[in-house]
Amino acid sequence: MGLNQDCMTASPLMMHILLKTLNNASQPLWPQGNINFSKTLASFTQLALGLEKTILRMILESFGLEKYMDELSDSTNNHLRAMKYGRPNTSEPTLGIPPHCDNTILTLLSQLNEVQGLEIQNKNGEWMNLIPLPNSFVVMLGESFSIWLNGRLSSCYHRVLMEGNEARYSIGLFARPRGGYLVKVPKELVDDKNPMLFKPFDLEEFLKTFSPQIVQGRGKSALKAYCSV
Ligand SMILES: O=C(O)CCC(=O)C(=O)O
Ligand SMILES: [Fe+2]
Repeated sequence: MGLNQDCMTASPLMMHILLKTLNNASQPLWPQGNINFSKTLASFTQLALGLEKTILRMILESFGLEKYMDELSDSTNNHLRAMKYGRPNTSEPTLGIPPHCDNTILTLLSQLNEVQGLEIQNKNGEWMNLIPLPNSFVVMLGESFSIWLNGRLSSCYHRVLMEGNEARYSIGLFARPRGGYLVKVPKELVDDKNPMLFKPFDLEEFLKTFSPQIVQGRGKSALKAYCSV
């Protein structure tokens, strides 16, 4: 399955409207007013949801597991968040978000302005600055999906590091398994050579047990530590 151009890119006008409104937001963004912003955000969300589904399907197909597509996407909650990282008051680099793996199935990120900051750790432990293409999404595999895949793909360890004194804006679409759904490694990914690495888990139960502070403090793999066999 291929990705077409419409699916891959959010239009420059769309990004411009989102950025302009977020940048000037001195009043509540909705429900009243800002119709243009609300409509643009709704279109942006539809675009991102479509892309997320396409990528989920592509990953499942690459493992011959497309029969799980409906189950997985029907048991996912999507949550859109707009983020502003303030201007650091120092010439030293400042952490905007500490290193973590998202507990999602997939995360789609779109940086709205030119201010870089997203960094990804590679297998050698080096932090790599990510410079996104304009009007495009960064797609990251989350811990819930890495666990569902019995560790076949790794989740993306990342952070936001701010330099310079300009604010950074980004929007994220976070697809998480919904509460009550048991994330369970499919039997096709388990055999003599590949034992099951993780017990089934309910993300909501995990989040009740571990406060965000504890999760942050547990380094790369709080969720994996929670459900590893
Ligand atoms: O703003 C970004 O680019 C990254 C945000 C992020 O990692 C998160 O909210 O989990
Ligand atoms: Fe993240």
